[in-house]
Amino acid sequence: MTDTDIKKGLAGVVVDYTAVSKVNPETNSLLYRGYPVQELAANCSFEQVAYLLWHGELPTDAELKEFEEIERGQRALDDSVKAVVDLLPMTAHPMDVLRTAVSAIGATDPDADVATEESSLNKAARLYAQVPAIVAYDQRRRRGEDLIPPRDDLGYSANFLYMTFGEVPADAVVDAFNVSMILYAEHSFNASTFTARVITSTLGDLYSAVVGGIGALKGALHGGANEAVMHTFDEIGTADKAEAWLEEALASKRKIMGFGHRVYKNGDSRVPTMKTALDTLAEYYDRHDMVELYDALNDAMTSRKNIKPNLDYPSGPAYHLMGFDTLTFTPLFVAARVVGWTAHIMEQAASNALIRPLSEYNGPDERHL
Ligand SMILES: CC(=O)SCCNC(=O)CCNC(=O)[C@H](O)C(C)(C)COP(=O)(O)OP(=O)(O)OC[C@H]1O[C@@H](n2cnc3c(N)ncnc32)[C@H](O)[C@@H]1OP(=O)(O)O
Ligand SMILES: O=C([O-])CC(=O)C(=O)O
Repeated sequence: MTDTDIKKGLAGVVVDYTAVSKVNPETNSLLYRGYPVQELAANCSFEQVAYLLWHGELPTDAELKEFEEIERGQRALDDSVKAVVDLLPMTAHPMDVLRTAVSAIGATDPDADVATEESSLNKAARLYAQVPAIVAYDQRRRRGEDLIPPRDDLGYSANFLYMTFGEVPADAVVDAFNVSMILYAEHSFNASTFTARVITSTLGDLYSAVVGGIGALKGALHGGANEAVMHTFDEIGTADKAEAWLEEALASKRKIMGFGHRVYKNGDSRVPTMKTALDTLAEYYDRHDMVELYDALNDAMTSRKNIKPNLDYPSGPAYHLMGFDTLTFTPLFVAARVVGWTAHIMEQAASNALIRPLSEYNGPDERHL
């Protein structure tokens, strides 16, 4: 075996089929169950997209109504989960809090190890409904604020923002949030989804697979990049300093967070849609400086390295403008991606093979004591 036979990071390796989504770097497109994500973002609620990813088809009006009722009926933070969150120190990263809270949900579910399709869908729906409550409450407690119970007269996105900030923001903000949830919901065999599939392949339970997914998403090379983008913006300060900042960062061999992608080499299919949402937010909040900084760093990165932004680049500043704390950005990604993870967990379980690749040994030759 030669070095070229070994695909570091499984780069370019196709490991299985999936019918959940198609990422096509050649056409720069992303399809969820066949539908272009841009069309879904322009026309659908996150609830419709969640239904689509789990069931393979968009819901009829009656199916959507029933589906919304399931989410609305479970969106209040469970007392036992709140008690677990309250035990955790404020120094814990919100991703660690969320990971622990999801683990607690699994530990309190008597059916945690039941893997029928119906039971998996119920668990997926429970997580989809509960994660916003955990994320909203964790940000509030860090600010010294009390929990806000959900409102069942609001859709998913409006209620998420209401539970976080105590008021329903303007439609422009709710719409931008909805778009971000749809764009973040699913992306084929990315690292966190693959982690969830590996755990499922051992017949591990759905909650364990989601907890594993959260752990993988936290890293700065994956979901943690949306948080890191905001740290970069804070470090740079204003648009006029972007070019010089980039020169210095590249000279010190730093990775520029929010740029580059394992699959898309000519730009991330989701960025234009999220950038439009960011522009709308900047207009609404009168924060054109944010877009100026975004453009300045993007232009500098294009001319210096020709590396394009990924979805985390516009999402970070968009969540900042909406009022989220920087540490809450990656948990927002979880709220969306839990739908994609669970769709893949169910797909993996339905056609399972233990995931167990090989390695080429390069340690010492056999030796004896
Ligand atoms: C929603 C998401 O999860 S999208 C990903 C979010 N992650 C980030 O934004 C983190 C920053 N980006 C990166 O680290 C990378 O682009 C990754 C991890 C996303 C993809 O990496 P890979 O496919 O493994 O590409 P790799 O890291 O080998 O990059 C190829 C070359 O481009 C360079 N490069 C890639 N991305 C960046 C970047 N963001 N900043 C600086 N250089 C970069 C690499 O240094 C490498 O250069 P070299 O050939 O001179 O060594
Ligand atoms: O596909 C990837 O490798 C990372 C990504 O963009 C995502 O998970 O949304």
